[in-house]
Amino acid sequence: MEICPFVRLLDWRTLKAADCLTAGQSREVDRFAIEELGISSLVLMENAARSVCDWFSQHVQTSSGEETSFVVRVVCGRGNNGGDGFAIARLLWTMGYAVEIFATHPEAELSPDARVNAALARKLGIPWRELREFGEAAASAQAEDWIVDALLGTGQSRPLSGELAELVQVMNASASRRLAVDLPTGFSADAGPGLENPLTDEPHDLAGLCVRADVTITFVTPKIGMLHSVAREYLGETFVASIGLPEKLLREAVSLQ
Ligand SMILES: NC(=O)C1=CN([C@@H]2O[C@H](COP(=O)(O)OP(=O)(O)OC[C@H]3O[C@@H](n4cnc5c(N)ncnc54)[C@H](O)[C@@H]3O)[C@@H](O)[C@H]2O)[C@H](O)CC1
Ligand SMILES: [K+]
Repeated sequence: MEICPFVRLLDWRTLKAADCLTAGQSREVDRFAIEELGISSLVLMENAARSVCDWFSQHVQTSSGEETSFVVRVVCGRGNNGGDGFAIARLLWTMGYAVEIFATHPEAELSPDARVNAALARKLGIPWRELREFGEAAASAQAEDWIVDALLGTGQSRPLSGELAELVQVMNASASRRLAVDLPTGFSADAGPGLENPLTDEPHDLAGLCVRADVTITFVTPKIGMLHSVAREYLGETFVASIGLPEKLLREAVSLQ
């Protein structure tokens, strides 16, 4: 097996709190990289997406220029996790994979970087389907198909409800394999899988609802919620991906060393 230089397998046996970031520290990493180092947020997003596609091309059957026998359905939320999803869809499509985009929000309601990547995907003519078609697509999917969960990442701070909760249930019921971008949707970076609102501790009838990923590719470092006793059931095989900056430097920036 070839090596993905920017992606490493997480070693659960040695994982400790000092290796992990909280959601707040993840935001600080972003801020430091953008404001102090001067790297553009779109470059960070592209690097994150490239790492995911790097993993994908080396672990999943490649197209070798021929039509692939499986479909990758990329489900994108409104924030930067969704932005990663649009970029991942573009890169996989460029590599020859059969890709379909599903988005929860119209372009005008996306975060600025997500909007750029959504517009690019549109201009390139990448297949883009209505969200209401996702249920049927996921239900009739084959085991070789993939769902890329780019709904929510480190920005999630409350239990899932409404349309998002339904989407997660549909994803989990699908025969497709599931790849979570940064974190499975419903998995709090700070509190773990589908817990009560970590901000208010209010119990919630959807507590426990979380994408059950086969693979999670998280950015920069593991997140503290991954230490939760049942986290691995939701994360699946877990990888840590670079966003193109030295991990040591980013750790120092959030005073973890
Ligand atoms: N340094 C890095 O690690 C990089 C991370 N990237 C990616 O960016 C996301 C974080 O993006 P952000 O826009 O801050 O948050 P989300 O996309 O997770 O959420 C956006 C949106 O969702 C709202 N929200 C929160 N909880 C819920 C909920 N339960 N239901 C509905 N909506 C919810 C929230 O208010 C926000 O408006 C990170 O995970 C990475 O994937 C960069 O691309 C690269 C660098
Ligand atoms: K996600």
